[in-house]
Amino acid sequence: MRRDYIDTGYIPKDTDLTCEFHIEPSAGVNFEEAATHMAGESSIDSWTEIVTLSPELATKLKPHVFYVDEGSQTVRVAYSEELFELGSVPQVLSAVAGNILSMKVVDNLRLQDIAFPKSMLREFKGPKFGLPGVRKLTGVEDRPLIGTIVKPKVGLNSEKHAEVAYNSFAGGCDLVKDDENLTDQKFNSFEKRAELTLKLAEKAEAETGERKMYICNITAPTCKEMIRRMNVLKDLGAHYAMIDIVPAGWTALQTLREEVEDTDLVLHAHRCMHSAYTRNPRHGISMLVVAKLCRLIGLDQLHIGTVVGKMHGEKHEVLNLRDECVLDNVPADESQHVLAQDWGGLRPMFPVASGGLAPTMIPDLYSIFGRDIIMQFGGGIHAHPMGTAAGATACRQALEATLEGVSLQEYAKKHKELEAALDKWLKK
Ligand SMILES: O=C(O)[C@H](O)COP(=O)(O)O
Ligand SMILES: [Mg+2]
Repeated sequence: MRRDYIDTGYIPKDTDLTCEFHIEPSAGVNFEEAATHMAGESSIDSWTEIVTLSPELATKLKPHVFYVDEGSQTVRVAYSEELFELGSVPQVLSAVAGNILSMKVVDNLRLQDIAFPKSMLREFKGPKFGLPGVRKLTGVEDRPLIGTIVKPKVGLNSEKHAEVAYNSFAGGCDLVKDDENLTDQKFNSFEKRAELTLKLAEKAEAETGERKMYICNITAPTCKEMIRRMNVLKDLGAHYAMIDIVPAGWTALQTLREEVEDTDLVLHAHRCMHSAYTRNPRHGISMLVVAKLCRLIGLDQLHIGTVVGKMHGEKHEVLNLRDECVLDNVPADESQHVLAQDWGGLRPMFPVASGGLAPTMIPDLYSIFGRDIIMQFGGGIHAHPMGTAAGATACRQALEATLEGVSLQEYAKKHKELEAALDKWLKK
């Protein structure tokens, strides 16, 4: 072995950035050799001994593989903060989730977690609003928020889109958002949709006496255009913008977060496409890392999974994501590949459960997530037999029943929208 990066006696410094990796060496490569190559490639080294790397420089900047467990195929590496541009998520990922994922010395390699040092946290503002800010803005302090996604995903014109949003608000939704693949299509332009839908959100506020938030998707080909769309929303009096975080990319997210200082828009993070690198449990980057980067950058609400809906994600994984969104101090959990993280006062994000949910699942969702969750229903509202408004009402009724500790069946006796929802979705 060329360089001595395996250093199990090393105690990570407070200033180090620490990562946990799952490593499966390829045939003929031993575990420590694979870990050494991985640690070197993610920091200072190359495939062969380089004369430009002096022993002094190597000693100063070398990575420390301070935990090695071949049985569980786990290593932890401490990297000196000097290796990083601490305010740049793209640079950090180019190092600890960059070339190493393509190396032949490993068959599989997965970045399980990153623990950010204080010096890195100091470079970021975190969410401007986050969970407390959204509670204040919506005026809903004591229950989960109910949201919907206008369906069909794409295809409605702007007038019809605004009407579906209005019916959702009128029926009881607090939030209505665009779907991830609706941006600025010919049949439903960004400008027209934003203007008409925000107008009807205002009408629904006046009629219901509740705050109603429209979350318009600003995902666009360039940062310049996304900023322009944020400003359009601001001028129209919107409170929110939505961004498809993985397709748009980390630089875009950092750029948009800077714009929030001027536009004051709550950023809703849709995680579509994350599974391209998070789903394989043996390779890629964990969703935990994605969630942590979102909080660091300062997105306000993030899709984390549902446990009971249509997207993959075991309960323990989803709850780890929830904890990383909301806790000030996340304790280490070795069995879950979670490193300790003190968030240094960065605001919590509001976690969002979305994908394949029906009103009948609200008691389960509440028992899994508690109060601090945004529950979003697409098909679960727009497929209600009595229509969109009734679908939203059924969700609010199911939530009322749950909060009152009454069974949905009992509550449905006096609430016809819930009764119709139970008939449609409750497995008999
Ligand atoms: O963007 C989302 O989260 C999905 O569109 C949810 O839609 P669904 O409730 O119909 O699955
Ligand atoms: Mg969607």
